[in-house]
Amino acid sequence: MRPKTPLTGNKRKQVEKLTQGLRGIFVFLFITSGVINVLALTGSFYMLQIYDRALTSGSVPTLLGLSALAIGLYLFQGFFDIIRSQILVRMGARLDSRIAPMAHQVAIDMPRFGFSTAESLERGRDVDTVRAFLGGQGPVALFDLPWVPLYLIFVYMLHPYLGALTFAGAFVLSMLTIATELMTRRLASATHRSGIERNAIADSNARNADILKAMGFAGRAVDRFNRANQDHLELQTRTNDISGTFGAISRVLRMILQSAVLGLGAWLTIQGELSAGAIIAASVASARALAPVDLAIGNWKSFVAARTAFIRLKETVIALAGTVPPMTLPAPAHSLKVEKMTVAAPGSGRVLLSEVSFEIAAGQALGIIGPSGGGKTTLARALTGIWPTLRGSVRLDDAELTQWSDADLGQHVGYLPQDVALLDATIEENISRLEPEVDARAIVDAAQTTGIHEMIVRMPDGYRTALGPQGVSLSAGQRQRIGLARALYRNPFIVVMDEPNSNLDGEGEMALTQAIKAVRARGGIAIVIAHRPSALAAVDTVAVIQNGKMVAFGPKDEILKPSATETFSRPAGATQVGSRITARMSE
Ligand SMILES: Nc1ncnc2c1ncn2[C@@H]1O[C@H](COP(=O)(O)OP(=O)(O)OP(=O)(O)O)[C@@H](O)[C@H]1O
Repeated sequence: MRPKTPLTGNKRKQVEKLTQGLRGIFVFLFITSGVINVLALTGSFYMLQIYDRALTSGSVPTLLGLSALAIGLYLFQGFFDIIRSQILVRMGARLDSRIAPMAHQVAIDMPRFGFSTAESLERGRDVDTVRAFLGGQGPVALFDLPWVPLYLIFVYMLHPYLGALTFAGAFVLSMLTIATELMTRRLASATHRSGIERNAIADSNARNADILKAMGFAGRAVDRFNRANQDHLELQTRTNDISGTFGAISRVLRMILQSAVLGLGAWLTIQGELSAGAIIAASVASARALAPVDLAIGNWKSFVAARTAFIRLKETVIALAGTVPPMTLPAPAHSLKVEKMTVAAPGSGRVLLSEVSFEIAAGQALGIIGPSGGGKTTLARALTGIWPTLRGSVRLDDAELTQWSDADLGQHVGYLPQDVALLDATIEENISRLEPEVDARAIVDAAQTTGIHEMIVRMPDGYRTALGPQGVSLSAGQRQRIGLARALYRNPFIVVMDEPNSNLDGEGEMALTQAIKAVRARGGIAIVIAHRPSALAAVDTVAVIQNGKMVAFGPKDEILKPSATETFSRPAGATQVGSRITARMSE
């Protein structure tokens, strides 16, 4: 997913949107951290002055003056510390509010490009990881790190030996940080992958709860989940072991170093090279110099997680961002043309449909038939723009689908998928496709066309009845008819229905036929994928899709008439399908 070409145009803008305005905040935080670090030298200076001035002179006013000054400076430091932590928390929230909708949009798109649901949902978690890191102690360490040299110089000025010792300590601790990074990097990404695999199993088990219960293999499904969970835990334990061990080593080293600074200071004092105040001052300053390094090691895991999450978000946005935003075109009203269209499976790239060409005019309805796995749903996905074409084109009134933005094209397309899924929302929101300004007339029209208006108004809250886990559960046939109403909402130009009658009773099938006739009568195009002939009552044209190819296309009567197989237009190499189709359709 890493982009191989330089970023241009819209993609660059999309990525820039992620970090827009953050540079200014970073500079401000860097400067604030500088002020905090300079003020943090107060302790060392205070010690130096107390031991070397107040104690030696025995002056109480000097002691009181120095103490008052130190308290004032400490308060200042606290004030800047509060500002810095508040900025970091707000920066996390701001980044979240900017990237969360973008990440969610990308997550919606990901399954179309061959990613699993668990992987798509992971993008939402990535946003949480980045925000949690920015709200924690990790960034404080990162902003303090560049100021470590300030303390090193201070200690060096007290005595070069002490400076060298503190520098050596900071160096060893930094090496430990780098070693932690190198040793956990690969493990961290393996842990992340195993987490996704485990969540994918959990997701699939939850979706198949009925089957697991009815056929009694819930236990085996739990075992499968547990195996994936064990693998994940093992990797997590290894990562935690490494960062925990290095964290402990660094803490011990820091304690040793602090004692070593005191010891060396004492030795230098005995040699007459250092004052007693300088020992304490050096000890306080060296501790402060090493604190950010220690904190950085402690927070390394969350830093790596946040960085990886942010890179992943950035790469997904780059990979899935559209190119130039298209201009708004007039609503299509005349034709649907498919020209030498080849469609490949997203992800694997396997060609599922090749060289399909046909044309349908406004007012026509096309029935698509053919054996299972032949490529009918693939054709529906390409006609609605869900899957991109590999070669060739799909045109509405001569403009390729790619010339419409998703939102614009969506207004002209109605789609009823094979597995109808409704949103966890009200019936009204489902039919109106979450439109903020609800058009009650259009919703009722769509419901009446599919013959479900009466059924809906008899529900507890009518059109405002909530569907989903906490709401009303519908039967498969009811779901299919609400899905059909959603596809017909606001009379889109092209309505694609994938096996729309698979769960319908006789009355539902009659409503479907009426709906197809209504689409034709208003100058729209209806496309119906069907296994049962009853769904084709209102179509005038039929295409046969078999083994990823369109093997027949023509008027319904001719295609479905066994004796007329030679008369319909067929691409070169087409087989005689008429008799076999008629036999299958009438089964
Ligand atoms: N997301 C996908 N990724 C890869 N291959 C896919 C995907 N979806 C479908 N296929 C493959 O594409 C081929 C055509 O599938 P498609 O769903 O278009 O058939 P269909 O004619 O609609 O079948 P059915 O009548 O059973 O619904 C099948 O071989 C299937 O395995």
